[in-house]
Amino acid sequence: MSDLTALGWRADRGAELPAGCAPGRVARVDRGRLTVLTAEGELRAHPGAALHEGTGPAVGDWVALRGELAVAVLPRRTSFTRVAAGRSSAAQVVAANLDAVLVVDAMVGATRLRRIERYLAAAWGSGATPVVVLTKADLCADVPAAVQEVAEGALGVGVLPVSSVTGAGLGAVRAVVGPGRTAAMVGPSGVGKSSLANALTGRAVAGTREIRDDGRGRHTTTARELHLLPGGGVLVDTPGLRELGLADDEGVDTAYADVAELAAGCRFRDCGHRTEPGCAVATALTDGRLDPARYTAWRKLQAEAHRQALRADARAAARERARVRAFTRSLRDQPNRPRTGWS
Ligand SMILES: Nc1nc2c(ncn2[C@@H]2O[C@H](COP(=O)(O)OP(=O)(O)OP(=O)(O)O)[C@@H](O)[C@H]2O)c(=O)[nH]1
Ligand SMILES: [Zn+2]
Repeated sequence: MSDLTALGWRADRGAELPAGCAPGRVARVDRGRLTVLTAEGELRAHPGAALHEGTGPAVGDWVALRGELAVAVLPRRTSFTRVAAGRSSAAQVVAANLDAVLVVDAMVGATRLRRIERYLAAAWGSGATPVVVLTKADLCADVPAAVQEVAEGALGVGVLPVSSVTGAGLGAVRAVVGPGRTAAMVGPSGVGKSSLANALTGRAVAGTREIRDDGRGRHTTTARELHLLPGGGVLVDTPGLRELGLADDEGVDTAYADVAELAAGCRFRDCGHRTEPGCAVATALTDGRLDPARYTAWRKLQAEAHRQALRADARAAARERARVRAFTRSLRDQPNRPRTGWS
């Protein structure tokens, strides 16, 4: 038995649920099957035909269940998208209905600011509130300095130091993932996401992987990607949130609000911030108000997001051409088509 509220269900969702259906939260999607958490516990559901439209169900989605059939995906409040691997480079929803995105990085190793900024840009684009979590605090000699350094680049975002080894700082993270709330961890491999998940749940939910050998090499699998915390919150950890390309430019200017604001003050709207007269960005770089490395990082992410947007447009145009072709063909192939004068 799991309480729906603990899974993040809110009463106002009731109106979105088709009659005779029960709600379930998607904990895992694999090969056309869904692992769903419901008031009655966990079940394996089949996606109905309607779920094959659009991007399909994602971890964190609420689905309407009729027995073991998922007949609809309820509207997403927020969604974290990334660029899928492979040639199509289509945007893919990795996690849905998040309240917070925990951008996880470790307090050890090389400076991690640029990496954190990329994750923040993606996190702002999701519609959920980003929070930076700096792990391995027990290995850091000067925690306040490390927090301060990151806080300067993470505008408007809380920065929480934690140690999964000593337990220091876990309370503040628990508060972010509080009862009825859902937070996803994003961040590169090795920064301590699995250890954090285990520390927060008080169990070995992550990292303890079942290794299977199906002749095509070894795979590690986890049973689900959505973990219930003892306090009632939901923690999401999906493989798709580990490496990440920006799906769109929505979050870039929020993550770099300082630079975006400067750029808005340039004399020309299409200022390239190089040699243009009246360039506010160039002025800020010259008089030291803007860190050149931060500026360069902003340009790079903007260019990446822009390329991605152009690709998405090209795909949309190709889909539209195919749709029109199929439509004209269907008209032509109809023996008793009405004479409309233009066909
Ligand atoms: N000292 C210390 N070590 C930590 C802490 N958190 C994680 N580690 C260690 O860092 C290593 C990586 O931790 P993981 O939790 O596996 O990292 P991850 O982000 O889940 O990595 P992937 O599973 O590869 O994505 C492990 O050896 C952990 O024991 C911490 O708070 N303090
Ligand atoms: Zn400019």
